[in-house]
Amino acid sequence: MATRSRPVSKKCAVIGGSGFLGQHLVESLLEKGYSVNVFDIHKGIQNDRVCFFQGDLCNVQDLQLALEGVTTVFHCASPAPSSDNRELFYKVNFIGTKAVIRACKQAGVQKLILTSSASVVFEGSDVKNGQEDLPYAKKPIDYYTETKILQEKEVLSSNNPDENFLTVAIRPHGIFGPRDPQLVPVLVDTAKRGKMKFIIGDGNNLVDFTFVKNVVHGHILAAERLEKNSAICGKAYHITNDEPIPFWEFLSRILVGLGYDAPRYHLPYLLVYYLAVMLSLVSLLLKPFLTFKPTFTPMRVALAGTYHYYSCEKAKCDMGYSPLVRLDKAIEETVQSYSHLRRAGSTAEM
Ligand SMILES: NC(=O)C1=CN([C@@H]2O[C@H](COP(=O)(O)OP(=O)(O)OC[C@H]3O[C@@H](n4cnc5c(N)ncnc54)[C@H](O)[C@@H]3O)[C@@H](O)[C@H]2O)C=CC1
Ligand SMILES: CC(C)CCC[C@@H](C)[C@H]1CC[C@H]2C3=C(CC[C@]12C)[C@@]1(C)CCC(=O)C[C@@H]1CC3
Repeated sequence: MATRSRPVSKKCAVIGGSGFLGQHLVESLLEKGYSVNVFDIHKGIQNDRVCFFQGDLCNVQDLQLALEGVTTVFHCASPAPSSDNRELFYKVNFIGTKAVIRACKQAGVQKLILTSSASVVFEGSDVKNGQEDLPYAKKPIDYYTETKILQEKEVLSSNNPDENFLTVAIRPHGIFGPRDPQLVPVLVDTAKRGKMKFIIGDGNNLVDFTFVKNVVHGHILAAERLEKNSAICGKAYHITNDEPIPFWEFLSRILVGLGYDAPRYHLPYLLVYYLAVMLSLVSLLLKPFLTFKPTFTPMRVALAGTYHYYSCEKAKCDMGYSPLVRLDKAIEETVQSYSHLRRAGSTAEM
C-alpha cells in the first residue's frame, strides 16, 4: 500500500452510497486507498471493504455512528426525481441536509462535498455554456429541483473555516453509465412500448450528458482540494463531460447500440410541451381513482427540447478538473454494460 497516494487512515463517509453515483464513488475511493463508511436508507451495496450503516439521513442519531472518526463526507443521497413526492423531497433534500450538516459538525467532520445539480439554474428555457454565476432558477422545472436549490444554499452557507468546517457543491448534469437505474432503463422501456419514434423540436439542441466516472473524479478532486483558504470553499462547480451533444443524438446512440430504432419523426416542441402539461393535470385529477405515470412529463419534454449545457472552466481552473473518459468511450462502455436490455434477436453494434 506504500505506493498509494492517499493513506488508508483517511476515513470518509458516503451518504447515499447504495445509489448509482454513490456506488461508483465508493469504488473509486477504495481504489485510491480511502477507508469508506457507507450510509444509506437501503442496503444496495455489496462490498466487504466498506462499513455499511443503514439509516435515514433526516435522523442525526442514525448518522452519528457512521460519521465517527470521519474527516470527509460526500452527500449524494436524494429521493429519485421520478418519485414525484413533494413532501419527501422537502424532508430529505432540505430538512435532511440540515441534519447532515449538524451531524457533521457534532462528529468533527472537516469537509462536506454535496452532490447538487446543474438544473438548479435551469428554468426550462435554453442555457448555453452556463456558468456558475447564473442565478438560481426562480421557477425551477420541478419540485425536486426546488429542493436541490434549498439544499445547495444550505450547504454552501454552512462553510465556516473558523469552525474548521469546509463545504463545496458539485453540480453534475445528466449522469449516465453502468448501473444507472434512470436514463437507459427509461429509454429502453419507452422504446419497447413503441413510444421512442418522435424527436421533440428540431433535434439540434445541445445538452450535457456526463459519464459517471467523470462525476466521481470531480467529487474526489473537490474533496482533495478543499483546504482552508482554497478558492473552492463554499462554492459550486459544474462537472460535465465538456462535450455537449444534441439530446436526440445521444439518445439515438444508446438506443441503436442496444438494437432499437432511433427516433425519426419531428414534433413541434410547444405542442408536445402543452400536451404533457395537460396529461399531467389529467393524471392529477384522476389520482384518487386511477394511477398512471405519463412518460412525457413537462419536465422531461423541457429537458428533451431545449439547450442545457454548462461550462466546466471554473472546475478546470480551481481544481485541475478535466474529464477522464471521453463521450465516445463512455457511451460504448455504457451500452456494453446494458447487454441485458438489448433488443431480443439484435446483435451488438456501435
Ligand atoms: N442522476 C442524475 O442524472 C443526476 C443526479 N444528481 C444528484 O446526484 C445524487 C445521486 O443521484 P443518483 O445516484 O442518480 O440517485 P440514486 O437514486 O441512484 O441514489 C440516491 C441514494 O440516496 C439514498 N437515499 C434516499 N433517501 C435517503 C435517506 N432519507 N437517507 C439515506 N439515504 C437515502 C437512496 O437509497 C439511494 O441509494 C443525487 O443527489 C441527485 O440529486 C444530480 C444531477 C444529475
Ligand atoms: C422519454 C424521453 C423523452 C426522455 C428519456 C430520458 C430521460 C429519462 C432522461 C434524459 C435527461 C435526464 C435527466 C435527468 C433524469 C433522466 C432524464 C430526464 C435529471 C432530471 C436527473 C436529476 C437531475 O438533477 C437533473 C437531470 C437532468 C437530465
